[in-house]
Amino acid sequence: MIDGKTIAQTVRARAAERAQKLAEMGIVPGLAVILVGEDPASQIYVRNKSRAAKKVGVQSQTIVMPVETTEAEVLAIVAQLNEDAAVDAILVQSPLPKHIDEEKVQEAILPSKDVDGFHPENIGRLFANRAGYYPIANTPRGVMTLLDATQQTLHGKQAIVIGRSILVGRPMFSLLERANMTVTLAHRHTPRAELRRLTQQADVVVVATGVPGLITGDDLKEGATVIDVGINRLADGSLVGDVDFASAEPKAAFITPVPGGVGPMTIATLMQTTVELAAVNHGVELD
Ligand SMILES: Nc1nc2c(c(=O)[nH]1)N[C@@H](CN(C=O)c1ccc(C(=O)N[C@@H](CCC(=O)O)C(=O)O)cc1)CN2
Repeated sequence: MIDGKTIAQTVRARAAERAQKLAEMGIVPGLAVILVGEDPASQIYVRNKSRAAKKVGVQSQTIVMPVETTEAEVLAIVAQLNEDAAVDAILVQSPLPKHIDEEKVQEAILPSKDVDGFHPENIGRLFANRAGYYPIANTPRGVMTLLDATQQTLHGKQAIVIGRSILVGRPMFSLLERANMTVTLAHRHTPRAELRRLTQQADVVVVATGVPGLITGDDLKEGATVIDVGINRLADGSLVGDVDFASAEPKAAFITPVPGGVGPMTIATLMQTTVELAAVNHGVELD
């Protein structure tokens, strides 16, 4: 079992150490989170981000806007935060209400403050495998930290990513390819039988579809590493992933649970990225 909670604690502790070093130089990393509407899950995630920031030594502010907020109003706040020297990192909680164009908002954030790594400039750098520092989406980056923790060789092995969102699938594809894996990107149009054929060959399977229990033990190769990015709340209130844990766990060499796997890494990695942006934006090199 890959224990996301414990690994997230280590990432947060490292971010706190680095934030402390910056504080000694008079630099306090600043994170601004914009939440539009009242989605209950988003409210919890935003609250947890603010709590994590406090623990790590990041100065965070949450801007809560009503569901009827216009796109222009969100863009105006982003423009204001782009100009604010105390803000190193800007995050707009996803999903936004349907009347707001999420891509337009993501593109309005300065690439140097784009803590989610969703700006096309940062996605392009990742996809092109450019050198130098740029923010990378926190969930897939957190998945790479989890894979590192298994201490296995990825180089030359086969991976499949199921789901092609900007939040997870696309950057995940690039990160695994950058680790010299042979990567397949599957999505909703991949026929079910073809998907099974591909997952049965894969050494690493990353599932981010939002379909509860999509992948079962029968879909997996013996000894595979299974990373479940799905977070699905069932009618009874329980939380399950996209992987049927009971049948997958006996087949897998490593597997992430839901909850307690990838989820906690998203917020810990957000803290890591915020501190890094503060350092880069102030011209400080972190060890
Ligand atoms: N702008 C962004 N929006 C969203 C992101 C993101 O990275 N940037 N990711 C998700 C939501 N998310 C953070 O924003 C997030 C999701 C889940 C967790 C988490 O810790 N999950 C726990 C379970 C929590 C629960 O009980 O619901 C777990 O898996 O153990 C943290 C952050 C979409 N939006």
